[in-house]
Amino acid sequence: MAKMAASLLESGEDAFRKVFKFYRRRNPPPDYSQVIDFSTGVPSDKIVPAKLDLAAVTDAEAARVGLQPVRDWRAFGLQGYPGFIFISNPFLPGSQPSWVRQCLKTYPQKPNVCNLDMHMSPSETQDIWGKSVHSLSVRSSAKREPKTLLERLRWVTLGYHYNWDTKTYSANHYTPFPADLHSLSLQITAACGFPGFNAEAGILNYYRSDSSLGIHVDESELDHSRPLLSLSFGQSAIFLLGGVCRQDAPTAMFMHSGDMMVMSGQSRLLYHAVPRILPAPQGHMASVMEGCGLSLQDSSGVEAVSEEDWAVCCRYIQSSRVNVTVRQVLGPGQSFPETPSSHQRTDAGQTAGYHDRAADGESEKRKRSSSCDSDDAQT
Ligand SMILES: O=C(O)CCC(=O)C(=O)O
Ligand SMILES: [Fe+2]
Repeated sequence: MAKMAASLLESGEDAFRKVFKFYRRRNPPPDYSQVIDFSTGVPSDKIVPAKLDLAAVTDAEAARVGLQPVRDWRAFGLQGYPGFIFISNPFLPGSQPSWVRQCLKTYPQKPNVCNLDMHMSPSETQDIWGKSVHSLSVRSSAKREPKTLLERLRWVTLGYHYNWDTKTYSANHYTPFPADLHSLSLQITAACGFPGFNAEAGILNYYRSDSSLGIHVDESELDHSRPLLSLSFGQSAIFLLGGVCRQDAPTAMFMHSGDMMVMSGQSRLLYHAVPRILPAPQGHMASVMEGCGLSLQDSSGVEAVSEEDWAVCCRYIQSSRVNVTVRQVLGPGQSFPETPSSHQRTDAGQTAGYHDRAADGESEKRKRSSSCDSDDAQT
């Protein structure tokens, strides 16, 4: 067995999995010295500046969704990954809390779908926030108490609801995409050179400190010429960006609260994964926390968060991370192909999404297509 593993590695096979396991290791903890940190620029040899379209978004449009003027964004590319853009926290001071509140209080609400719906009735999952806040706020850390619904939340889907069983979206399982997140996505992607991005599907992943996200490619969307947008809040993560094959060793980077990624062009269909969640650096969390009680500028269109709500959000994100990916599913004029009705089931499914699919990062390939994936199990 060990011999087989050694020869697999020698032949360069599944280099991604090897790196995934390296960063997931608990004891001893991994060495993070090779992890790119865009917030500090170290190590910097692979980081290149990314060109943004400064005229695509006015300062007022940016402020309306809680973003700094585009000229102030710190946007980067990575050598060897054309189309990949990393934006280091472009939010206005005080605006992240509003997006965190949306992710914890608003987006889990019906008609959106979440992992808890897979084994609970609609009335039980009706008000996840309302049913959790009391226990969350009086909880003493010493006592072991049953987890609240909010703590058991693993994923929420928006718009065209991703079907974890068939790994498809379908016309008949759609609910309106949240207008505020649509507008935020439109401004970010426009600044990155993709005007007219139509946010049609969203997946929110809720990570605890020991969570991970397996190696996968996002290819269920029908139009791959449109970018995929990813936003992170709360604790930090190690994000691994690989190649079109599992044999390509990935690049590791930190994602901190407020950071964004755009995967487009040649980087749209690359393997990626999150092997580890780790505490946010001191200063980063302090800047999110500034939101407590900070009154936003008048020009900001994001709704202020009440102190009561923010206390709950703070408690949650002190040990958790929320990631939001936004996708355009259909190209202009495109529609879903006819599929057998058995493939359009939306009421059942595996409840974990693609979280913790396998402790060693086994691949979650949502739909086969790449020419070099013969060893990938379709899970
Ligand atoms: O949590 C992340 O940073 C990645 C999420 C992701 O890859 C996905 O939802 O497809
Ligand atoms: Fe993904």
